[in-house]
Amino acid sequence: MANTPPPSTGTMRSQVHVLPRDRKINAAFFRRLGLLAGPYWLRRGAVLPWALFATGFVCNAVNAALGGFMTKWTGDQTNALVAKNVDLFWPLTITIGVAMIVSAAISWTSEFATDYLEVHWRRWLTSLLVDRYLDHRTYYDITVDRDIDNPDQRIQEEVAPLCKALVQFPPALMAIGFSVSVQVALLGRISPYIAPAIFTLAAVRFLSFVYVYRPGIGIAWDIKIAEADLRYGVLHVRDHAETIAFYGGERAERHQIRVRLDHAVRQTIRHALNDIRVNFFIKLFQLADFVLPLIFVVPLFLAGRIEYGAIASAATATMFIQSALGGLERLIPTMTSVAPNVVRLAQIIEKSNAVRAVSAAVTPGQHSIDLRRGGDTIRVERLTYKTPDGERSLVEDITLELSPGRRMLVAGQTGVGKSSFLRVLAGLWTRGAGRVEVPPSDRVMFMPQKPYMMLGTLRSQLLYPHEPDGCAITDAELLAVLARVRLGDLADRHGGLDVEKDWARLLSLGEQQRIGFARFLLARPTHVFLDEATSAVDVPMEAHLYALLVEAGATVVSVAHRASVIPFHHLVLDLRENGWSLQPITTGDGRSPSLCLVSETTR
Ligand SMILES: Nc1ncnc2c1ncn2[C@@H]1O[C@H](COP(=O)(O)OP(=O)(O)OP(=O)(O)O)[C@@H](O)[C@H]1O
Repeated sequence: MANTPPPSTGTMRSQVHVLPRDRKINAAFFRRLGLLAGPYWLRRGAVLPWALFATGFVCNAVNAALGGFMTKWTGDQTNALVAKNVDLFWPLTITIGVAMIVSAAISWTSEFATDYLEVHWRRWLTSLLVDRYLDHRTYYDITVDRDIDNPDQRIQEEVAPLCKALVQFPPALMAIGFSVSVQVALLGRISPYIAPAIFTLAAVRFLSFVYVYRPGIGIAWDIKIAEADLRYGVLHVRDHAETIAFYGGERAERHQIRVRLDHAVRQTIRHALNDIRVNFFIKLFQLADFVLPLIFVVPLFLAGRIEYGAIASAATATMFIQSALGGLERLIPTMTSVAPNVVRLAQIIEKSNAVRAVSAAVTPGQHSIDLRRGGDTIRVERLTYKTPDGERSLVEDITLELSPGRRMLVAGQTGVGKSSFLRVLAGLWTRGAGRVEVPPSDRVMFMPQKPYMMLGTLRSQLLYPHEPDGCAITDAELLAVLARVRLGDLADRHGGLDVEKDWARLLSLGEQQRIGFARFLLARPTHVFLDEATSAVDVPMEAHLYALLVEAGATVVSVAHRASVIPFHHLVLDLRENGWSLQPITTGDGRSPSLCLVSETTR
């Protein structure tokens, strides 16, 4: 069965949920745009962005003026040609050539300023989002609440296209505004009717374009969601590579990725079809652009009211206007394709604001636990804790005290809430009631079942979460600590302390757990909270690691399943669905009591 793919339905349920109101370009959309753009442009010291913006502005204004002159010169040049006036024709031709070179140089300057602004903004916005993502443990709340999909993708992939589109928008609008006004003014000198006609046509063309393009906004969202789903499917294989390999689940995985890919391709095809409709429409209007000057200008020439060169001027002016309007129309698909980015990125800031607001406005007692940091004694008073969604109360009304140097084992059936008790002590879970007092976080270390292996060297693993730079701990001390957790040969085996490796994949879980204890020996916290931190080592090694905790005199709260760890503790907190008990451990008869035999005491 392991190799049998699930039946193909051709459709899929997305992991990404988008509210219909988030898909709309409405007031909320512009508020979110302000959330992303405002801090960059309106902060103090935003000199560089404004200087770059001003460069683009000046370049566009100069180029528009040059465009106006070129239109006039083209008319004069044509008249000179018709009149066989060589003295005027060649100087005008050279002037137009020089103007074209100057105009190209100004365009490059403007493009460079825009590109630089784009990179600068991208760096700034990405840093802001990373800060907000890490602020107040927003990343943790996002994982727990699962209300924001693929935050990594949003931060890494979606900022750059957004900045690109937004920095292009004002210069393009300016260029359009300058160019169209200059050219329309010139056309007005040829015929008073042509300018209103062009404006009317431009307005009709723009509004019709927006109407025709409208489905593009929804399609842009569908593409974004389909791509996020595809990425999730591929990442899932990477994250569970070993398990999938054990199951031999390649066919099932290929199938789930294929379904996601097909869905993404279908959305891209919808986008392409919409583009065909839109392009057909653009071509239709380009025809009108071509015909319009002929209708207005040729009769005037035939009536002898304008010179032949005016026809060339009108054609050049129309070309400039058409190119400007084309630029505006190209902006609309660009802007709609990044509309989802605005919402998706702003959601990270909104989430961070919400987390901030909750932590600032917590009123302990009613719905949240009152967590205080300070002192050496762990105190828990009438603690009731719930899952983050608030749906389930796990354990109710716990009261206990753990003095410095005491070690408490947390036991109980699987799923009862043992790890969650540690989450509460860490302040990660806050739903519930009661009061908890723990030492300041710099004196506490958490040791999870699967230690976090950061990207970097063995040295940085050992010193985590502190930076290796400026750390006073010598190599000899690091090697001695490795020897104490029986990993004395690890540095030699992997080429020293400063070799970067993928430690999470390279080290067995038991080795990673021993790295966790090495971190403890180096950081020397006064309090340690362990969550099955020795589950992957054998019983003698476990005894050795616990002996290190005892020797260091640390205060310990430990979640464990094995009875062999009982002798290393003074107390057992036994959690049950309908209650809890706290019992001193007595091993006077030389035998360790079994966890499930820990008897209940009254509260
Ligand atoms: N993020 C979450 N949202 C909602 N419920 C959760 C979440 N995390 C855990 N739970 C639920 O909370 C309950 C307690 O989980 P916890 O991890 O504390 O159990 P445990 O006693 O440590 O179990 P085990 O011994 O199996 O590790 C479980 O029923 C679990 O499904």
